[in-house]
Amino acid sequence: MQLTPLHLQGGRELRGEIAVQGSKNAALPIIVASLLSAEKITLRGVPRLSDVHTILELLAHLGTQHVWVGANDLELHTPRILNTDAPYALVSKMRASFIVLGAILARAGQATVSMPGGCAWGPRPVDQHVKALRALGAEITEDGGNFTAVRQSSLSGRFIFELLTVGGTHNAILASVLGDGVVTLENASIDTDVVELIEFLNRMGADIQGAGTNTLTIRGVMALRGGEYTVIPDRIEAGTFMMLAAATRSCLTLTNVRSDHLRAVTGKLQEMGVSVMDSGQTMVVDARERALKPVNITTQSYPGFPTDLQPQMSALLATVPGTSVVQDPVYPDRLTHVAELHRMGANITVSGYTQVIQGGQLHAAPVKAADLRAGAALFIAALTCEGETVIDGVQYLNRGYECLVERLRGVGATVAQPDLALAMD
Ligand SMILES: CC(=O)N[C@H]1[C@@H](OP(=O)(O)OP(=O)(O)OC[C@H]2O[C@@H](n3ccc(=O)[nH]c3=O)[C@H](O)[C@@H]2O)O[C@H](CO)[C@@H](O)[C@@H]1O
Ligand SMILES: C=C(OP(=O)(O)O)C(=O)O
Repeated sequence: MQLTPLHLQGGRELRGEIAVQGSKNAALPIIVASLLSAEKITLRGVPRLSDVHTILELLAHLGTQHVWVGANDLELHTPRILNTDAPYALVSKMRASFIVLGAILARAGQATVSMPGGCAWGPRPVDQHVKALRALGAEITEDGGNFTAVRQSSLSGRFIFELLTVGGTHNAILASVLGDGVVTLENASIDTDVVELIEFLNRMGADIQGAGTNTLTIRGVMALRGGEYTVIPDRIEAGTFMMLAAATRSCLTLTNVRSDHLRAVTGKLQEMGVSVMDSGQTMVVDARERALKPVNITTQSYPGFPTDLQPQMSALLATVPGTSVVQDPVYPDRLTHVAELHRMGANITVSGYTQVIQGGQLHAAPVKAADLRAGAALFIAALTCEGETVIDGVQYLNRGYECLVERLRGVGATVAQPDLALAMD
């Protein structure tokens, strides 16, 4: 859905409190995992985002009934799988939907899922997803842009991921939970969103050992039960607002955070001279009247500095005098924010996945987000400078930030009201 642009007037201090939403990237795989149970599942703290709406649309096609029972509480029920295909029109909206492959395969014995497309910033392969499922016994064929997976019996065996992949680990776990096989995944992701998926599945009766380590052992069970689960706070959203506080030289209090999930981010902000005080679930980020120092960052898998905060960090560093170097080897092409920040006067030179940033004062300009976190970088940049910045591409922001306009206004930002209404039921 095309949404009207955001109009932001920056250059003033922000203050107050922001409650961080439930994690988008933890909620999505858990919603997909609900396909594995025939019983009712209640999820609490689910952010009302367009990505959530998209995955619910896909699950409705597969046979899931859902109902929002509170602002952020979602009931899911899949008494039986009605379709075993995930068509292109639904999968192409969001790459994360590719993990339905493992879930449908586990519950129905076969699945056909459209190949996910690339992203605005470049290719995002799924070779590890496919290799893992094949190594565990699934037959996978590729035809006409679709992957079809079939299993004759329960998945079993051992797979060593060639690289750390969050989605690949999700897919392999989802495919292995039901049945009577034993699966070992080596070099599995230790990302918070993998740990959460495992905690959720174990709560529903799965038997998965090793969460938070690189070796996972999954012993198949015959069925999963229903139940309730609360989604963890969104560390990427929290990190975005931490960078907003720093870039606008403001003090913001963030509630509903897991500060233990944000150590790499907190460490870098402190290295820059930002004060970060945390009491576990609340963080106070204070950059008032501080001369911030440039820093160098390199993205890594969790617990390293997240790629999902790289564009926002680049926007912040574009306001800090001196030379900073930002490298994103996780997604080397994740650079769509750079040309837009150039419009705002940022001095950023790109070579491969390296940005060399000479910080200074930015100025207002019309800009366009081409993906979610590039959009976040742009609203951070916009709120640092005098005058009106108009950000187009607001539909990307809607993928990851719930009620953004209201929440920015709540801390004193001047943001014109765009049409952010989502057709959510
Ligand atoms: C919905 C969701 O949770 N998305 C997150 C998830 O994406 P996603 O799960 O897609 O990212 P991965 O962890 O799989 O990707 C990590 C790296 O592995 C590569 N790779 C991945 C799979 C594969 O089969 N082959 C391969 O080469 C990717 O190109 C990338 O360079 O983790 C990313 C890395 O933290 C985040 O940026 C995304 O926000
Ligand atoms: C890149 C992201 O999501 P996705 O993997 O769904 O594109 C993100 O959340 O920053």
